[in-house]
Amino acid sequence: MNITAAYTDLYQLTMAQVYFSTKHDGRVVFDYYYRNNPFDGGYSIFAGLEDLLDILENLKFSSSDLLFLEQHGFERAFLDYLRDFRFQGNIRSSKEGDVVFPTRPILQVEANIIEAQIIETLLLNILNFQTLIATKASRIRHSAKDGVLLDMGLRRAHATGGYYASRAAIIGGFDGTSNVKAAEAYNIPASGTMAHSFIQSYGDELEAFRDFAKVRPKNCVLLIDTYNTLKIGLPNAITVAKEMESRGEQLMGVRLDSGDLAYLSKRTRTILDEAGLGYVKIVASNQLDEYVIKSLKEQGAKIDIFGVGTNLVTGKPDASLGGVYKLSEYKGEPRIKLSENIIKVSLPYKKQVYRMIDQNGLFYGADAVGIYSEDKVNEMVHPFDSTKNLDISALKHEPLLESVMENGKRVVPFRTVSEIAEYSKSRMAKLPEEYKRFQNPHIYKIGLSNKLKQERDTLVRQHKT
Ligand SMILES: Nc1ncnc2c1ncn2[C@@H]1O[C@H](COP(=O)(O)OP(=O)(O)OP(=O)(O)O)[C@@H](O)[C@H]1O
Ligand SMILES: O=P(O)(O)OC[C@H]1O[C@H](OP(=O)(O)OP(=O)(O)O)[C@H](O)[C@@H]1O
Ligand SMILES: O=C(O)c1cccnc1
Repeated sequence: MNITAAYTDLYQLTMAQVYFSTKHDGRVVFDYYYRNNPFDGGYSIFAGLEDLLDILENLKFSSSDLLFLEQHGFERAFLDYLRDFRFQGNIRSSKEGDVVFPTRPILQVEANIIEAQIIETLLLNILNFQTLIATKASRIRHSAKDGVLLDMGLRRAHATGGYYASRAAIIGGFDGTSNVKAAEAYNIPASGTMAHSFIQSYGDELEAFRDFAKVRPKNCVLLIDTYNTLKIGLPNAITVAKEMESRGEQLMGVRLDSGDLAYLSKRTRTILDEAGLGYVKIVASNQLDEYVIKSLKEQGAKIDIFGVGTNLVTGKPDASLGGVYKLSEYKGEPRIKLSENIIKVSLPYKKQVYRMIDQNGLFYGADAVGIYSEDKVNEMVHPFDSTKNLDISALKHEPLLESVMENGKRVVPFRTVSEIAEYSKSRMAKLPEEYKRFQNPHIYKIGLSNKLKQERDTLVRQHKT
């Protein structure tokens, strides 16, 4: 997508002009994190980093952006600065596809304050949305077990969000998408069946199936619920499957899009098998989500492939991930944001996050946040409850934030969507089951080093007096 630097909120530019005019232009550190897991779940899947790095490397204001800003009262010298604007900062980040948890930095930006401020909205827009959708996809994957998952959501996505949703769905564990543009741009598998309109246009379902199978015999999936699934659609599909066999071809599948999907899939499987068509797959769609798929599995539904649209690409029912971007250092000095709500008090300093790994190589269930310059963190303390602490000296510490961009240029190789999806799968395999369940998942611990907690509390006291 063609994104320019004007893809931001006006207040970022207004603040940037003040920084520019008053030379209040020191180096800063901003943290990206979120406060609550979406869907009342126990984790999130971090997504969107590759898109963010690509966009930042090429970010510029266009001449029409500059003209628009001139008309909105921005002064000449600042507009001249914006004409040459490039993001030249550093980014340290978790790996895209990793399993992440609330309140700990997922990514840190270190840059001149003007640049860091201008990119805030863009960064949040990309990371919040893709992380939300990758997390939803991961939950759907958890329910579907080894079933094939196809994204069919573009028509229901929030405008151009569908483009990014299809990418994030693959990262979270989907196998393919109906979205042609996303499949082309991200080199992800494109797939699809047929719509009711195709059959309706013929009037005669059998004729419609025959034409489709003749012209598109490869990966042919016939939609069998337009008139009556078991009495009309399935017998017609079996007739066409037999005709395909006589031509040396194979029908790939039939799709169910209404009714009781457990009952219909079981009946369909039996009837197909009895007709000697055990290889024909059953695809199901119709407002699926992680809960419906879990229930279908529990009912013994015989579904090989699940097509999921609306609930996936809109991140239903959450609609948005509340990821934030908070200032933690200005010119090497720690900065904090206070709040009556303690969970909203920010963490000062440039930081590192360590994941605790147990003796089996699995996630122990705790991430510790320390000041970047600190030596090994031997004990992590609860951010707000001083009675709670954990000795982590014997556990393996995996540092999570790695340098991905320096002086505006990426310093890590490009990763394809399928590489990121593979990585995400390997990380999910290390997360114990109790964090994955939908109801009352186990709460993953986030702790601070003693030093970070002391520094934060000192700053809180300073600002309160
Ligand atoms: N056996 C089942 N167990 C649980 N949920 C199911 C089962 N079968 C279907 N569903 C889900 O129930 C909902 C059914 O919705 P609805 O009643 O609107 O569909 P329908 O009437 O069968 O189809 P349509 O309205 O598209 O013609 C969908 O979300 C579907 O995925
Ligand atoms: O249900 P979703 O998860 O969003 O999946 C995509 C849906 O989109 C298509 O039909 P559409 O909804 O356009 O029409 P229909 O409901 O009349 O089949 C398709 O047949 C699926 O049912
Ligand atoms: O290929 C399909 O079957 C499809 C694609 C988009 C939406 N509904 C169905």
